[in-house]
Amino acid sequence: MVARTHKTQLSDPFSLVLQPPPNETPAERQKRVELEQEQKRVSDQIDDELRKERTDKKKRSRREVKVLLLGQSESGKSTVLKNFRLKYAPTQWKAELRSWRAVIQLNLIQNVLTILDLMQDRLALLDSPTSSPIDAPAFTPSPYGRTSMDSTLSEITMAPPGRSNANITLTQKHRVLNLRLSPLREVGDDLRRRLGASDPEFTFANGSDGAMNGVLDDAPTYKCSREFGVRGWIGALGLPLNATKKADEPMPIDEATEILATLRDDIISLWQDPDVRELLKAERVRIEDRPGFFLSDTARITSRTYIPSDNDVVRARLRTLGVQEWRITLEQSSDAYMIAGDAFGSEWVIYDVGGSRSMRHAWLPYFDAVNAIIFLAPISCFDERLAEDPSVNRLEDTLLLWRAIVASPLLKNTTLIVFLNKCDLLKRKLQSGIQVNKHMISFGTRQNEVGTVVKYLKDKFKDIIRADSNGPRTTYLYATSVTDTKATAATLNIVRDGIIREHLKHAEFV
Ligand SMILES: Nc1nc2c(ncn2[C@@H]2O[C@H](COP(=O)(O)OP(=O)(O)OP(=O)(O)O)[C@@H](O)[C@H]2O)c(=O)[nH]1
Ligand SMILES: [Mg+2]
Repeated sequence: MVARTHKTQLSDPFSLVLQPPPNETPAERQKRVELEQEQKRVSDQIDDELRKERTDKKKRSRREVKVLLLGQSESGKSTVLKNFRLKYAPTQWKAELRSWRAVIQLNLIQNVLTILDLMQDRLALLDSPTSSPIDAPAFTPSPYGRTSMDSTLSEITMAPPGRSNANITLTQKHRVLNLRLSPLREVGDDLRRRLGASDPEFTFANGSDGAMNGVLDDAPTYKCSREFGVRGWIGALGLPLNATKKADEPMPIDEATEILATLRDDIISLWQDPDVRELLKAERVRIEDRPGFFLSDTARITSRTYIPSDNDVVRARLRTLGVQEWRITLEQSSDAYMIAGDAFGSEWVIYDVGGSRSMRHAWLPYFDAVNAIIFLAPISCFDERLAEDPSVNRLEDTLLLWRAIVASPLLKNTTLIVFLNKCDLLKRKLQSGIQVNKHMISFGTRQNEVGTVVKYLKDKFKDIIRADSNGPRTTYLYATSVTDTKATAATLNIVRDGIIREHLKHAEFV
């Protein structure tokens, strides 16, 4: 038996390597043994550290509350994340405010370029000797939109586009403004490059490159200024380097800041021009309802000493690409729940995802790793089309997404929270006379007012839960306008407590 073992050991090439050298002297032996002991000590120490790290990670993971933000593009996911950071990690938030200057400047420039593009088209039309009424683009319903419909969703209709031919008076003044503001195109490109926003993946299947959502159902044109997105805010905003500066320390006056300061009066004059307003109205472009609208703040933002405020950053638009993981330690320890000596609820991991269709495949791996999903449903978009596929109504897309989430077996134990978002925009739209039942026939003769619309849509979301959920579940629905930071802070408190309570229930702590 012994002989066999010995033979096996000798025939094992690995054992052979480990054999002491032949003719080893006692001194050599002692040195070798000491060396081996030292190596074993180091190896044991590494094993201990790895074990401790694994235990710490497991412990930390048990303490962490993980939340996934879902919803179509421009639904307000990143804005919820910003609100969360503003409320629960204010020191870090304040330190980062200044880093948003370039994003907000670019938002403002894009507002201007949207107008310039429309103005140039009109001017070209006036210059053309054969100018005639403009044909509306052909309207082809998408197979995705139509075949996916069921009785709940089938009554969202899309009006075919048609351009208004209102008589707009564009004069020499507009040509001059167009010329004077043209350097902003280059400044915009520079800022995009600086933010690392030129991502080749950022092209939709229909060939558009980062077009904005928010094209109205009956808008005559799909033309919008290009949107921009970045893989991670951290890199784009130059963090953490920028965050080491004092919040009120003056910022360097770079080229974009200087050019914007020089063009301040021209931008204001463009936005206040009555003919420009008429043109926007005729083209049915509600620029003031679009993400990243800053034209009303031009005087402040074009100042050479401009530093973004909380509200500016919350309203800034920076499209998310892929999945971004945010680890947030709540600053107030009173926000944590003490459980078995652990401060539960003070560490949050929030996954902020890109919402456009081409990015949704990246959501799935996070489904079984989170405690809760906050689903953003932008309910003001009942009369808008999807940028990725202009034949699909945005509200219809949102309801289809919600149904897929509710029906997913991977999510059957996940707490679902719905934010019926952009209620402020909904209110403005309804007040401007837009009729919901023109776009959603099933709304019928109900009152065209925000409370009624919110209730109607809440019921639609609940109907889908009843019809498609894998068993009964608690779902929380809130009407929100997440650019209102005060109201959102209150909602987030309720949501935070709800998520923790549900989590504890699942963990059988209560
Ligand atoms: N008026 C208004 N604007 C909102 C509201 N919620 C979000 N926004 C704005 O809408 C724009 C889009 O919001 P985001 O949070 O960037 O949207 P998102 O869902 O992260 O979009 P993706 O990153 O493309 O998936 C931003 O400019 C926000 O300021 C709201 O309730 N009211
Ligand atoms: Mg986002």
